[in-house]
Amino acid sequence: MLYFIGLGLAKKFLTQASIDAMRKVDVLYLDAYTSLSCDINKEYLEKLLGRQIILADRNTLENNSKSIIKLLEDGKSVGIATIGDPMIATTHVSLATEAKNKGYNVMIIPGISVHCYVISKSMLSSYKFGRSVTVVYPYDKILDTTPYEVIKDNSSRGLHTILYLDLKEGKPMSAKDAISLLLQMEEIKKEGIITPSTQIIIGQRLGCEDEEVKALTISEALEYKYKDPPHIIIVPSKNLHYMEVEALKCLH
Ligand SMILES: C[S@@+](CC[C@H](N)C(=O)[O-])C[C@H]1O[C@@H](n2cnc3c(N)ncnc32)[C@H](O)[C@@H]1O
Repeated sequence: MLYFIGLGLAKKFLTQASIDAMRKVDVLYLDAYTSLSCDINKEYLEKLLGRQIILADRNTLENNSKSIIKLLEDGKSVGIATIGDPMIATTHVSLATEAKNKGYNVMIIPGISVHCYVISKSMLSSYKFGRSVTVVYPYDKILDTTPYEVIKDNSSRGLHTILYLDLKEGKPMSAKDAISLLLQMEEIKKEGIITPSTQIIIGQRLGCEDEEVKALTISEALEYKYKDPPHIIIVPSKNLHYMEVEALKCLH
C-alpha cells in the first residue's frame, strides 16, 4: 500500500487519520519541497510519532520513483507525508498512478490545504475561483509570464486567481518579490492587468499563530512590511458580488 498523507498547514491541523497512517507504514517519507509549514518539520514528526522519517526531495519522488516502487515490490508499505493536502498543487499524481498501474493500492489522506484555507479566510465566493498558477523565479533571466495570462483569462470570465509562490531549493518567494515580478510582467505585456490600483489579498503564514490575511492595492503592497514566508496571493476578479465587496472591506 502506498499512502499519500496530508498534514495540514500546521501542528494544530494534523488529523487523527494522518497520524494513524504515519504510525502504520513501514517506511515514511516527508516531502520537503512542495510546501512548508511554520511548525511541522521532520524533528517534530519524529518526536510525535516515535519513529524515523526520511526527508524526500523532488528527485526522490519524481525522477527516482524506482526506489519507492522497489519498497512496494519488497512488500513494504510506504507513506509520503506532505504539508497541506498531498494532491493539491503538488506533483504526486504521477507516482500515485504509477503505483496503481503496477497493481499496488494507493490511499490518499487529505489534509487542510492552503488552497481551501485562503479561500475560506478571504470570504470570497468559492464558486468564483478560476485556474491557479505559481509565480516562479526568472530562469536564466527569462521571466515566465504565465501568471499574467492566467490572471487575465480568469478576470475576463469574472473569476478570482490564486497565486502560489515559488519555493526554490527551500527558498520561499515573498509576496513582495512576487508583486515586483507581476509588475515586470505588466511592463512586458502592457495590457493593464496589474496596475498600482489593482486589489489583491495577501495571506501570510496561514495556520500559524501570527497568520495574517490582508486586502491591499498593488502600490500599498509594495510598501507593506511582511512577516516571514510562506505567503500566498489572491487576485480577485473586478466583477465582485456585493457580498464579496463587503467581505473585502473586512480584510483592510
Ligand atoms: C505549491 S503550493 C502546495 C500546496 C500544498 N500542497 C497544500 O495543499 O497546502 C505551496 C505554496 O503555497 C503557499 N503556501 C503554502 N503554505 C502556506 C501558508 N501556510 N501560508 C501562506 N502561503 C502558503 C506558498 O506560496 C507555497 O510556496
